[in-house]
Amino acid sequence: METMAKDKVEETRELDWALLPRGEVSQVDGIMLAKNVCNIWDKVWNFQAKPDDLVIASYPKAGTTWTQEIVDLIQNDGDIKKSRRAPIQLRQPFLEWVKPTCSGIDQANAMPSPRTLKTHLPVQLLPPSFWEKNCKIIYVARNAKDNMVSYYYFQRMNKGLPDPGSWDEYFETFLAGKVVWGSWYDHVKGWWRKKDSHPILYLFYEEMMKDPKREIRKVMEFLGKDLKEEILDKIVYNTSFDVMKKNPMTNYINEVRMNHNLSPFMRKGVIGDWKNQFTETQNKRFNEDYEKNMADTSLSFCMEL
Ligand SMILES: Nc1ncnc2c1ncn2[C@@H]1O[C@H](COP(=O)(O)O)[C@@H](OP(=O)(O)O)[C@H]1O
Ligand SMILES: CCc1ccc(OS(=O)(=O)O)cc1
Repeated sequence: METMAKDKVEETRELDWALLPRGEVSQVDGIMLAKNVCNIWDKVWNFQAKPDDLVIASYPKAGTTWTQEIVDLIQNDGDIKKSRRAPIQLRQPFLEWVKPTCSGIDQANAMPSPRTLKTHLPVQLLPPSFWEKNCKIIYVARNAKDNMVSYYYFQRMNKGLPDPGSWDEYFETFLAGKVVWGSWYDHVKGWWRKKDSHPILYLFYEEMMKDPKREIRKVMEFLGKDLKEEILDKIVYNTSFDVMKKNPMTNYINEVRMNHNLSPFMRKGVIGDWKNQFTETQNKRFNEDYEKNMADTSLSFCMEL
C-alpha cells in the first residue's frame, strides 16, 4: 500500500514536470540570462555588498555546489549538523536567480552577515559594489569538455533553463556560447584575469578531485581559518561525491523544475566523462576551436587523468 502511494507521488511529480513550461531567456549586455533575471537586472546590478560577504562564483556545472558545501563546512568548523540546517540554496543565496516566490537578491538582503553568496555571472556582470567593498571571491573552473557534458544533462533535467535539444545540437550551441551565462571561454578567462587585481581564490574542479584535502586547505587559509587535521579529514569525507549524493541538503530534491529521474543533480562527478559523449569528429572540432580561443591566456586545464 505504502509503495503504491509512493509510486503515485512519483508519477504525479513526473507529470507535473512534463507540463511545466521551459524558462524564457533574454540578454544583458550580450549575455544570455533567464528572462525573469533580466527583468529585475537593475536590482541585481545595484545590489549592495558588505565587506564581509563571500562570493562563490563559477560557470554553471563547474563544481559550484561542491565548493559551496566545502565553504559552509569550513565556516562551521566541520559541524555536519550545522551544515545540514537547510538546503544549500537557502544557506547561500543564488544572486541572479528568480523564483515566483522569491529572488536571490531578496534572500541575500534578508540574511544576517556574514553572508556567502553564489553566482554564475561573468566577471563583467558582477554587481560593482562587490569590487568596491573588496569582497573575497572563490571562483571554481572545470575543463570545458566535462563542463559542456554536465551542462547538457543539467539543461535536460532543469526546466528553469532552455531545452538543450539533441547532444549534436547542444555541442554547437555551447561552442558558440549561446547558453545561459554566456561563453565558457569568456567566463573562465575573464575571472582568471581579474584575480591579478582582486582577492580571488581560483580553484579547479580537477585539482579538487585529485587532492581534495590540499584544495580544501587552500579554501580554509583563504577564509582565514585554522582547522585541525581531523576536522579537515572530516570535511574531505563529507564533501566526497558519494556522501554529497546522499545528502538531501545538497541535491535540490524539492526543486519542482528539476527532474532527477531524467538526470540526477549529482550525476557522475568524474574527470573525462566527455569521452563517453563526444564523437571523434566533435573532439577534433572542439580541439581546434579551443586552441583558437585559449591562445591569449595562461590558463590551462586537465581534461583527463
Ligand atoms: N562532491 C563532489 N565531487 C565531485 N563532483 C561533484 C561533487 N558535487 C557535485 N559534483 C559534480 O559537479 C557538477 C555540478 O556542478 P554545479 O554544482 O556547478 O552544478 C556535476 O557534475 P557531473 O554532471 O559531471 O556529474 C556533479 O556531479
Ligand atoms: C533551479 C535553480 C538552479 C540551480 C542551480 C543552477 O546551476 S548550478 O547547478 O549551480 O550550476 C541553475 C539553476
